[in-house]
Amino acid sequence: MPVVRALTKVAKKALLTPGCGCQVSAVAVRHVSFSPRQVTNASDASFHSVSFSETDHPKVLITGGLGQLGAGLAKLLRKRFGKNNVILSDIRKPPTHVFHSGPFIYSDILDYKNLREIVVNNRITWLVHYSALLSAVGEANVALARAVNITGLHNILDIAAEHGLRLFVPSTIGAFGPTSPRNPTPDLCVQRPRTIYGVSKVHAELMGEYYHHRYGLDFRCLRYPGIISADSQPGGGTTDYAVQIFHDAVKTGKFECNLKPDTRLPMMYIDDCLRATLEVMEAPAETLSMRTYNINAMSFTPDELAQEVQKQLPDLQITYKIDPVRQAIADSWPMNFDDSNARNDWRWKHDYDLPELVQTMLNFIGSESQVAQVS
Ligand SMILES: NC(=O)C1=CN([C@@H]2O[C@H](COP(=O)(O)OP(=O)(O)OC[C@H]3O[C@@H](n4cnc5c(N)ncnc54)[C@H](O)[C@@H]3O)[C@@H](O)[C@H]2O)C=CC1
Ligand SMILES: CC(=O)[C@H](N)C(=O)O
Repeated sequence: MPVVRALTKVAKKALLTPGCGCQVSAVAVRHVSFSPRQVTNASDASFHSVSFSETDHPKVLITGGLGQLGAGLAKLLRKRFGKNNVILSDIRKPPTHVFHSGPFIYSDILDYKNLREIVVNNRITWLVHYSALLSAVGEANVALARAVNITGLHNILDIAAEHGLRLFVPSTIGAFGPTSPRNPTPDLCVQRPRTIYGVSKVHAELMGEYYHHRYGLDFRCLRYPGIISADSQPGGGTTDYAVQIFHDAVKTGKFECNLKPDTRLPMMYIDDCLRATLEVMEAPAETLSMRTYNINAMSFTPDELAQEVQKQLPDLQITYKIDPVRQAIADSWPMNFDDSNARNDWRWKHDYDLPELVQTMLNFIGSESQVAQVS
Protein backbone atom coordinates (compact mmCIF):
# COMPACT_ATOMS: atom_id res chain seq x y z
CA MET A 1 0.00 0.00 0.00
CA PRO A 2 1.79 3.14 -1.22
CA VAL A 3 0.03 5.44 1.23
CA VAL A 4 1.13 3.44 4.24
CA ARG A 5 4.67 3.13 2.83
CA ALA A 6 4.91 6.86 2.25
CA LEU A 7 3.63 7.55 5.76
CA THR A 8 6.05 5.10 7.33
CA LYS A 9 8.97 6.65 5.41
CA VAL A 10 8.06 10.14 6.46
CA ALA A 11 7.36 9.10 10.04
CA LYS A 12 10.82 7.48 10.22
CA LYS A 13 12.38 10.64 8.79
CA ALA A 14 10.50 12.77 11.28
CA LEU A 15 11.54 10.57 14.19
CA LEU A 16 15.18 10.95 13.17
CA THR A 17 14.84 14.71 12.83
CA PRO A 18 15.46 16.83 15.91
CA GLY A 19 12.18 18.37 17.01
CA CYS A 20 9.90 15.62 15.74
CA GLY A 21 6.37 16.22 17.02
CA CYS A 22 6.32 13.30 19.45
CA GLN A 23 8.02 14.54 22.62
CA VAL A 24 9.02 18.05 21.80
CA SER A 25 8.63 21.21 23.81
CA ALA A 26 5.68 23.51 23.25
CA VAL A 27 7.80 25.90 21.19
CA ALA A 28 9.10 23.19 18.91
CA VAL A 29 5.60 21.80 18.45
CA ARG A 30 4.53 25.07 16.86
CA HIS A 31 7.45 25.03 14.43
CA VAL A 32 7.43 21.40 13.33
CA SER A 33 4.19 19.76 12.46
CA PHE A 34 2.92 17.83 9.50
CA SER A 35 -0.18 16.31 8.15
CA PRO A 36 -0.54 12.78 6.85
CA ARG A 37 -2.69 14.10 4.02
CA GLN A 38 -0.07 16.59 2.81
CA VAL A 39 2.65 13.98 3.09
CA THR A 40 0.78 11.49 0.95
CA ASN A 41 -0.26 14.12 -1.60
CA ALA A 42 3.05 15.85 -2.15
CA SER A 43 6.34 14.18 -2.93
CA ASP A 44 8.30 17.28 -1.86
CA ALA A 45 6.45 17.67 1.42
CA SER A 46 7.59 20.85 3.13
CA PHE A 47 6.38 21.22 6.68
CA HIS A 48 5.33 24.83 6.61
CA SER A 49 4.16 26.44 9.81
CA VAL A 50 3.57 30.01 10.90
CA SER A 51 5.16 30.75 14.24
CA PHE A 52 3.59 33.24 16.65
CA SER A 53 6.81 35.22 16.72
CA GLU A 54 6.09 36.33 13.14
CA THR A 55 3.08 38.31 14.25
CA ASP A 56 2.08 40.24 17.37
CA HIS A 57 -1.24 38.47 17.62
CA PRO A 58 -2.60 35.14 16.51
CA LYS A 59 -4.55 35.24 13.26
CA VAL A 60 -7.76 33.36 14.03
CA LEU A 61 -10.25 31.53 11.82
CA ILE A 62 -13.59 30.48 13.36
CA THR A 63 -15.56 27.84 11.45
CA GLY A 64 -19.34 27.54 11.87
CA GLY A 65 -19.21 31.09 13.15
CA LEU A 66 -22.85 32.02 12.55
CA GLY A 67 -24.23 29.64 15.17
CA GLN A 68 -25.06 30.35 18.80
CA LEU A 69 -21.45 30.86 19.89
CA GLY A 70 -19.34 32.07 16.95
CA ALA A 71 -20.20 35.78 16.72
CA GLY A 72 -19.77 36.20 20.48
CA LEU A 73 -16.37 34.55 20.37
CA ALA A 74 -15.34 36.71 17.41
CA LYS A 75 -16.29 39.82 19.38
CA LEU A 76 -14.23 38.73 22.39
CA LEU A 77 -11.19 37.74 20.29
CA ARG A 78 -11.35 40.91 18.18
CA LYS A 79 -11.28 43.01 21.34
CA ARG A 80 -8.10 41.24 22.34
CA PHE A 81 -6.31 40.67 19.04
CA GLY A 82 -7.74 43.37 16.74
CA LYS A 83 -10.71 43.32 14.39
CA ASN A 84 -8.87 42.13 11.30
CA ASN A 85 -7.07 39.30 13.07
CA VAL A 86 -10.24 37.28 13.59
CA ILE A 87 -12.10 35.84 10.58
CA LEU A 88 -15.56 34.44 11.01
CA SER A 89 -16.66 31.79 8.50
CA ASP A 90 -19.75 29.71 7.75
CA ILE A 91 -21.81 28.34 4.86
CA ARG A 92 -24.71 30.67 5.61
CA LYS A 93 -25.23 34.31 4.67
CA PRO A 94 -24.26 36.55 7.58
CA PRO A 95 -26.77 39.00 9.04
CA THR A 96 -25.92 42.65 8.35
CA HIS A 97 -24.57 43.47 11.81
CA VAL A 98 -22.24 40.45 11.76
CA PHE A 99 -21.08 41.22 8.22
CA HIS A 100 -20.15 44.76 9.22
CA SER A 101 -18.48 43.84 12.51
CA GLY A 102 -15.33 42.30 10.99
CA PRO A 103 -13.97 39.93 8.33
CA PHE A 104 -16.37 37.21 7.18
CA ILE A 105 -15.63 34.51 4.62
CA TYR A 106 -17.56 31.59 3.11
CA SER A 107 -16.08 28.29 4.17
CA ASP A 108 -17.55 24.80 3.91
CA ILE A 109 -15.51 22.52 6.15
CA LEU A 110 -16.23 19.64 3.80
CA ASP A 111 -14.21 21.43 1.09
CA TYR A 112 -10.61 20.63 2.04
CA LYS A 113 -8.91 22.68 -0.68
CA ASN A 114 -10.97 25.79 0.04
CA LEU A 115 -10.19 25.50 3.75
CA ARG A 116 -6.49 25.16 3.01
CA GLU A 117 -6.61 28.19 0.71
CA ILE A 118 -8.23 30.30 3.43
CA VAL A 119 -5.65 29.23 6.01
CA VAL A 120 -2.73 29.90 3.65
CA ASN A 121 -3.94 33.17 2.16
CA ASN A 122 -4.79 34.66 5.53
CA ARG A 123 -1.77 33.25 7.37
CA ILE A 124 -4.04 31.71 10.01
CA THR A 125 -2.31 30.59 13.25
CA TRP A 126 -5.32 29.68 15.44
CA LEU A 127 -8.32 27.69 14.28
CA VAL A 128 -11.50 27.53 16.36
CA HIS A 129 -13.65 24.79 14.92
CA TYR A 130 -17.29 25.46 15.78
CA SER A 131 -19.08 23.86 12.78
CA ALA A 132 -21.26 20.97 13.90
CA LEU A 133 -24.75 19.52 13.94
CA LEU A 134 -25.92 19.44 17.56
CA SER A 135 -27.65 16.62 19.42
CA ALA A 136 -31.30 16.94 18.37
CA VAL A 137 -30.74 17.98 14.75
CA GLY A 138 -28.02 15.33 14.49
CA GLU A 139 -30.50 12.59 15.39
CA ALA A 140 -32.86 13.98 12.74
CA ASN A 141 -30.17 13.77 10.03
CA VAL A 142 -27.54 11.21 10.95
CA ALA A 143 -25.85 11.12 7.53
CA LEU A 144 -25.30 14.88 7.49
CA ALA A 145 -24.17 14.91 11.12
CA ARG A 146 -21.66 12.17 10.33
CA ALA A 147 -20.33 14.11 7.35
CA VAL A 148 -20.06 17.50 9.07
CA ASN A 149 -18.98 16.31 12.53
CA ILE A 150 -16.62 13.52 11.47
CA THR A 151 -15.45 14.06 7.86
CA GLY A 152 -15.32 17.81 8.43
CA LEU A 153 -13.24 17.30 11.54
CA HIS A 154 -10.75 15.18 9.58
CA ASN A 155 -10.24 18.07 7.16
CA ILE A 156 -9.72 20.47 10.05
CA LEU A 157 -7.23 18.19 11.81
CA ASP A 158 -5.14 17.67 8.68
CA ILE A 159 -5.05 21.35 7.81
CA ALA A 160 -4.20 22.32 11.38
CA ALA A 161 -1.38 19.77 11.54
CA GLU A 162 -0.10 20.68 8.07
CA HIS A 163 0.11 24.39 8.91
CA GLY A 164 1.20 24.19 12.55
CA LEU A 165 -2.00 25.78 13.86
CA ARG A 166 -3.23 25.88 17.42
CA LEU A 167 -6.58 24.11 17.15
CA PHE A 168 -9.59 24.44 19.44
CA VAL A 169 -12.45 21.96 19.03
CA PRO A 170 -15.28 22.07 21.57
CA SER A 171 -16.69 18.86 22.95
CA THR A 172 -19.79 18.57 25.10
CA ILE A 173 -21.56 16.94 28.03
CA GLY A 174 -23.08 14.91 25.17
CA ALA A 175 -19.79 13.02 24.80
CA PHE A 176 -20.95 10.91 27.76
CA GLY A 177 -23.70 8.31 27.85
CA PRO A 178 -25.91 6.22 30.12
CA THR A 179 -23.02 4.07 31.36
CA SER A 180 -20.91 7.09 32.38
CA PRO A 181 -21.03 8.22 36.02
CA ARG A 182 -23.61 11.02 35.89
CA ASN A 183 -23.36 12.82 39.21
CA PRO A 184 -20.69 14.00 38.96
CA THR A 185 -19.05 13.09 35.64
CA PRO A 186 -15.23 13.26 35.78
CA ASP A 187 -12.88 14.00 32.86
CA LEU A 188 -11.80 10.39 32.48
CA CYS A 189 -14.48 7.71 32.63
CA VAL A 190 -16.56 5.43 30.39
CA GLN A 191 -17.77 7.33 27.28
CA ARG A 192 -20.43 5.44 25.36
CA PRO A 193 -22.81 8.14 24.06
CA ARG A 194 -26.00 7.10 22.26
CA THR A 195 -26.24 9.99 19.77
CA ILE A 196 -24.33 10.60 16.54
CA TYR A 197 -23.44 13.98 18.04
CA GLY A 198 -21.86 12.36 21.10
CA VAL A 199 -20.10 9.68 19.07
CA SER A 200 -18.65 12.33 16.76
CA LYS A 201 -17.45 14.39 19.73
CA VAL A 202 -15.72 11.43 21.40
CA HIS A 203 -14.12 10.80 18.01
CA ALA A 204 -12.97 14.44 17.88
CA GLU A 205 -11.49 14.26 21.39
CA LEU A 206 -9.60 11.07 20.60
CA MET A 207 -8.42 12.14 17.15
CA GLY A 208 -7.25 15.52 18.46
CA GLU A 209 -5.33 13.89 21.28
CA TYR A 210 -3.89 11.33 18.87
CA TYR A 211 -2.70 14.07 16.47
CA HIS A 212 -1.19 15.88 19.44
CA HIS A 213 0.85 12.87 20.51
CA ARG A 214 1.61 11.58 17.01
CA TYR A 215 2.22 14.80 15.07
CA GLY A 216 2.66 17.45 17.75
CA LEU A 217 -0.61 19.21 16.89
CA ASP A 218 -1.41 21.87 19.50
CA PHE A 219 -4.95 20.55 20.08
CA ARG A 220 -7.08 22.03 22.85
CA CYS A 221 -10.60 20.94 23.74
CA LEU A 222 -13.20 21.89 26.34
CA ARG A 223 -16.34 19.91 27.02
CA TYR A 224 -18.98 22.62 27.21
CA PRO A 225 -22.21 22.21 29.20
CA GLY A 226 -25.46 23.59 27.70
CA ILE A 227 -24.75 27.21 26.80
CA ILE A 228 -27.26 29.97 27.51
CA SER A 229 -27.17 33.20 25.52
CA ALA A 230 -29.51 36.14 25.06
CA ASP A 231 -28.53 37.59 21.68
CA SER A 232 -28.00 34.39 19.69
CA GLN A 233 -30.29 31.41 19.11
CA PRO A 234 -29.31 27.79 19.83
CA GLY A 235 -28.88 25.53 16.81
CA GLY A 236 -30.98 22.46 17.67
CA GLY A 237 -29.77 20.87 20.88
CA THR A 238 -31.25 19.18 23.93
CA THR A 239 -30.45 22.10 26.25
CA ASP A 240 -32.19 24.70 24.03
CA TYR A 241 -35.18 24.94 26.39
CA ALA A 242 -33.01 26.86 28.85
CA VAL A 243 -32.64 29.68 26.30
CA GLN A 244 -36.20 29.62 24.94
CA ILE A 245 -37.78 29.97 28.38
CA PHE A 246 -36.40 33.51 28.72
CA HIS A 247 -37.69 34.69 25.34
CA ASP A 248 -41.16 33.19 25.90
CA ALA A 249 -41.33 34.45 29.49
CA VAL A 250 -40.71 38.03 28.36
CA LYS A 251 -42.77 37.94 25.17
CA THR A 252 -45.81 35.80 26.05
CA GLY A 253 -45.64 35.02 29.77
CA LYS A 254 -46.01 31.31 28.89
CA PHE A 255 -43.50 28.55 28.26
CA GLU A 256 -44.00 24.96 27.09
CA CYS A 257 -41.00 22.87 28.14
CA ASN A 258 -39.93 19.81 26.11
CA LEU A 259 -38.03 18.16 28.99
CA LYS A 260 -39.46 16.77 32.25
CA PRO A 261 -39.40 19.20 35.20
CA ASP A 262 -36.77 17.18 37.11
CA THR A 263 -34.24 16.73 34.25
CA ARG A 264 -30.95 17.96 35.68
CA LEU A 265 -28.22 19.11 33.26
CA PRO A 266 -25.00 21.14 33.55
CA MET A 267 -25.31 24.65 32.09
CA MET A 268 -23.24 27.83 31.60
CA TYR A 269 -23.78 31.45 30.61
CA ILE A 270 -22.17 32.27 27.25
CA ASP A 271 -19.72 34.86 28.64
CA ASP A 272 -18.16 32.23 30.90
CA CYS A 273 -17.97 29.75 28.02
CA LEU A 274 -16.25 32.17 25.64
CA ARG A 275 -13.84 33.41 28.31
CA ALA A 276 -12.92 29.79 29.15
CA THR A 277 -12.22 29.21 25.47
CA LEU A 278 -9.87 32.18 25.26
CA GLU A 279 -8.21 31.21 28.54
CA VAL A 280 -7.47 27.65 27.51
CA MET A 281 -6.19 28.85 24.12
CA GLU A 282 -3.81 31.26 25.84
CA ALA A 283 -2.74 28.85 28.60
CA PRO A 284 0.97 27.98 28.47
CA ALA A 285 1.28 24.41 27.16
CA GLU A 286 3.09 23.28 30.33
CA THR A 287 0.00 24.09 32.46
CA LEU A 288 -2.15 21.67 30.46
CA SER A 289 -1.89 18.21 31.98
CA MET A 290 -4.61 17.08 29.56
CA ARG A 291 -5.84 18.18 26.14
CA THR A 292 -9.58 17.73 26.84
CA TYR A 293 -11.18 19.29 29.93
CA ASN A 294 -14.66 19.39 31.42
CA ILE A 295 -15.78 22.92 32.33
CA ASN A 296 -18.84 23.74 34.37
CA ALA A 297 -20.70 26.56 36.08
CA MET A 298 -24.08 25.35 37.39
CA SER A 299 -26.55 22.51 37.17
CA PHE A 300 -30.34 22.84 37.27
CA THR A 301 -33.66 21.30 36.28
CA PRO A 302 -36.43 23.01 34.24
CA ASP A 303 -38.43 23.30 37.45
CA GLU A 304 -35.57 25.05 39.30
CA LEU A 305 -34.97 27.38 36.35
CA ALA A 306 -38.68 28.21 36.11
CA GLN A 307 -38.81 29.01 39.85
CA GLU A 308 -35.84 31.37 39.50
CA VAL A 309 -37.44 33.12 36.51
CA GLN A 310 -40.74 33.37 38.44
CA LYS A 311 -38.95 35.34 41.17
CA GLN A 312 -38.70 38.13 38.55
CA LEU A 313 -41.79 37.32 36.48
CA PRO A 314 -44.29 35.74 38.93
CA ASP A 315 -47.03 35.40 36.30
CA LEU A 316 -45.00 33.07 34.09
CA GLN A 317 -46.97 29.89 33.31
CA ILE A 318 -45.07 26.66 32.63
CA THR A 319 -46.50 23.59 30.94
CA TYR A 320 -44.69 20.41 29.93
CA LYS A 321 -44.96 18.60 26.59
CA ILE A 322 -42.15 16.07 26.54
CA ASP A 323 -40.16 15.49 23.36
CA PRO A 324 -39.21 11.79 23.65
CA VAL A 325 -36.03 12.17 21.56
CA ARG A 326 -34.66 15.07 23.59
CA GLN A 327 -35.77 13.50 26.88
CA ALA A 328 -33.96 10.23 26.10
CA ILE A 329 -30.82 12.19 25.23
CA ALA A 330 -30.99 14.30 28.39
CA ASP A 331 -31.54 11.20 30.55
CA SER A 332 -28.26 9.76 29.25
CA TRP A 333 -26.18 12.91 29.88
CA PRO A 334 -24.30 14.07 32.99
CA MET A 335 -26.33 15.75 35.74
CA ASN A 336 -23.28 17.41 37.25
CA PHE A 337 -19.90 17.96 35.69
CA ASP A 338 -16.61 17.62 37.60
CA ASP A 339 -14.30 20.31 36.24
CA SER A 340 -11.68 20.22 39.01
CA ASN A 341 -8.82 19.55 36.57
CA ALA A 342 -9.58 22.75 34.62
CA ARG A 343 -9.80 24.66 37.92
CA ASN A 344 -6.47 23.28 39.11
CA ASP A 345 -4.45 23.34 35.88
CA TRP A 346 -5.30 26.67 34.27
CA ARG A 347 -7.36 28.26 37.06
CA TRP A 348 -10.77 28.00 35.39
CA LYS A 349 -13.44 29.81 37.42
CA HIS A 350 -17.01 30.65 36.37
CA ASP A 351 -18.61 34.02 37.13
CA TYR A 352 -22.33 33.25 36.63
CA ASP A 353 -24.46 31.08 38.92
CA LEU A 354 -28.21 30.59 38.41
CA PRO A 355 -29.45 33.89 39.98
CA GLU A 356 -26.94 36.03 38.01
CA LEU A 357 -27.72 34.10 34.84
CA VAL A 358 -31.47 34.71 35.18
CA GLN A 359 -31.03 38.39 36.01
CA THR A 360 -28.66 38.95 33.09
CA MET A 361 -30.87 37.12 30.57
CA LEU A 362 -34.02 38.94 31.64
CA ASN A 363 -32.30 42.33 31.61
CA PHE A 364 -31.01 41.75 28.09
CA ILE A 365 -34.17 40.29 26.57
CA GLY A 366 -36.39 42.73 28.47
CA SER A 367 -34.49 45.76 27.19
CA GLU A 368 -34.46 44.37 23.64
CA SER A 369 -38.22 43.84 23.70
CA GLN A 370 -38.77 47.41 25.00
CA VAL A 371 -36.67 48.75 22.12
CA ALA A 372 -38.72 46.65 19.66
CA GLN A 373 -41.98 48.02 21.08
CA VAL A 374 -40.79 51.65 20.81
CA SER A 375 -39.60 51.33 17.20
N1 LIG B 1 -24.31 25.70 22.17
C1 LIG B 1 -24.11 24.78 23.09
O1 LIG B 1 -24.86 24.65 24.06
C2 LIG B 1 -22.92 23.88 22.97
C3 LIG B 1 -22.12 23.89 21.86
N2 LIG B 1 -21.05 23.02 21.78
C4 LIG B 1 -20.23 23.01 20.59
O2 LIG B 1 -19.81 24.31 20.25
C5 LIG B 1 -19.77 24.46 18.83
C6 LIG B 1 -20.59 25.66 18.42
O3 LIG B 1 -21.90 25.45 18.87
P1 LIG B 1 -23.12 26.35 18.41
O4 LIG B 1 -22.65 27.68 17.98
O5 LIG B 1 -24.13 26.24 19.47
O6 LIG B 1 -23.65 25.52 17.15
P2 LIG B 1 -24.77 25.95 16.09
O7 LIG B 1 -25.52 24.73 15.71
O8 LIG B 1 -25.54 27.12 16.58
O9 LIG B 1 -23.87 26.44 14.86
C7 LIG B 1 -23.14 25.54 14.08
C8 LIG B 1 -22.76 26.24 12.78
O10 LIG B 1 -22.10 25.29 11.95
C9 LIG B 1 -22.42 25.64 10.62
N3 LIG B 1 -22.17 24.54 9.68
C10 LIG B 1 -22.94 23.45 9.44
N4 LIG B 1 -22.41 22.73 8.43
C11 LIG B 1 -21.26 23.36 8.04
C12 LIG B 1 -20.29 23.11 7.05
N5 LIG B 1 -20.38 22.06 6.22
N6 LIG B 1 -19.25 23.97 6.93
C13 LIG B 1 -19.15 25.06 7.73
N7 LIG B 1 -20.06 25.35 8.69
C14 LIG B 1 -21.12 24.50 8.83
C15 LIG B 1 -23.88 26.02 10.65
O11 LIG B 1 -24.24 26.82 9.53
C16 LIG B 1 -23.96 26.75 11.99
O12 LIG B 1 -23.88 28.16 11.81
C17 LIG B 1 -20.27 23.14 18.24
O13 LIG B 1 -19.17 22.36 17.86
C18 LIG B 1 -21.00 22.49 19.39
O14 LIG B 1 -20.93 21.10 19.33
C19 LIG B 1 -20.76 22.13 22.77
C20 LIG B 1 -21.55 22.07 23.88
C21 LIG B 1 -22.65 22.98 24.10
C1 LIG C 1 -24.96 20.46 25.28
C2 LIG C 1 -24.80 20.53 23.83
O1 LIG C 1 -23.83 20.02 23.31
C3 LIG C 1 -25.84 21.16 22.99
N1 LIG C 1 -26.37 22.35 23.58
C4 LIG C 1 -26.98 20.20 22.76
O2 LIG C 1 -27.91 20.22 23.57
O3 LIG C 1 -26.88 19.41 21.81
